[in-house]
Amino acid sequence: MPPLPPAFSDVLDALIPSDLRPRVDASYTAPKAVVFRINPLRAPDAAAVLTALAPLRPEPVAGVEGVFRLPADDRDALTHHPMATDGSLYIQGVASMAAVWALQPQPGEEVLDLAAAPGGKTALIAASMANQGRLAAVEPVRARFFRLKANLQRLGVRNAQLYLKDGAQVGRLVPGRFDRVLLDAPCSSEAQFTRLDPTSWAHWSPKKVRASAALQSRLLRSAADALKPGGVLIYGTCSLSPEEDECVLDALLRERDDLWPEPLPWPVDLPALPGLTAWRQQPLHPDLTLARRVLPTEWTDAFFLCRLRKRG
Ligand SMILES: C[S@@+](CC[C@H](N)C(=O)[O-])C[C@H]1O[C@@H](n2cnc3c(N)ncnc32)[C@H](O)[C@@H]1O
Repeated sequence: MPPLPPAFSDVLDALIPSDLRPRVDASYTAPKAVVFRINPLRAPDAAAVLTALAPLRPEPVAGVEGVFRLPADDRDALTHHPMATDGSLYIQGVASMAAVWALQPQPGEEVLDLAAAPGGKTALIAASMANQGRLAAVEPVRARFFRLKANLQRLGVRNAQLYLKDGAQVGRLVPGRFDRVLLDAPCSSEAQFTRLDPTSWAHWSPKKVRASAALQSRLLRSAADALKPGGVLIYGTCSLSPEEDECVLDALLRERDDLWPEPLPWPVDLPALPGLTAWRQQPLHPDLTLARRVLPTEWTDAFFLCRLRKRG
C-alpha cells in the first residue's frame, strides 16, 4: 500500500499522541464502518425503516436517536437500498452530523448554511427545525448547486431557499440577519485520504492547504458578519491541518472582539482531541482549546469543529 504524502504524515506526527497513533494509522488502510441517520422528514416511523432494512442489522450509535452503524461490507447494500434512494435514510458520517448537533438549530429560526452542497448538513438542519423557520443554503459551484437542490428535494426539505452565490459576499449583503450560521468550509479534504486509493490525495499539497486557508478566512468573516448579535456560528472543516482550522479562527479572534469560542454541545462519545493553542511555535487564542478535532478511526472521519458566540 502506498504511504500517505510525507508532508501530511508530518502533520499527523505533530498532532496525534503516540497512544492513539496506531488506531489513526489503521484507519487509512481499511474501509470504514458505514453510519447513517433515519430522516424524520421522510420517515417518521424509524422502526419501520429498520424492519425494511432486514437482513441488514444496524447497531444504534449511543447518545443520539435515529443514528445507526453497519460494518463496512454492508455499504453497497445500504447505498442501493430503496430506503436510501427514497430519502428515508441518509448515509452521513457521525462527525458531519456533529456539526449540526453543535449548531442546535431550532424550529422557527433563521439559519444560514454558507457552503451547502451536496446538502447532508442542510438536510439535517431542516430536520432539526422540523421544516419550520427559514433556512438559507449557499453554494457557488453550479453542478454542486443542482445536486444540492435534488438532494434536498429527495430528503423532504421544504424550508430552504437556495442561492447560487459566493458565500464571501453574504455577510455584506445581509449583515446581522441569522440566528445561527454553519460554515462547513471548502478545504483540502484531508479526511478523504485512504491508502486503499492513492488518488484520494491527488489534488492535495501544502500549497492547496494555504489556498484553502485564504478562502476559509474570507468565508469566516462573511459568516461572522451575517450572524445576529447573540447568535451561534459553527466553523468546521474536514481537514486536519491547523492552518485551515485553529489558525483561521485565531486570525478572526485577533481582529475582532465581538466573537468568542464556547464549549461544543457533544451528544456522542467521539474520539476527539481539544483544539490547539499553539502551532509551529506560534501561540494561538487560548479558548481555541474548546474546539474539537475528531480523529480518523475505524468508524469516524477526521473533522474539526469550533462553536463561536457573537456578543448580544
Ligand atoms: C465541505 S463542502 C460542504 C459539504 C456540505 N456542508 C454537506 O454537508 O453536504 C464545501 C462546499 O463549499 C463550496 N464552496 C466553494 N467555494 C465557496 C464559496 N466561495 N462560497 C460558498 N461555498 C463555497 C464547495 O463547492 C463545496 O460544495
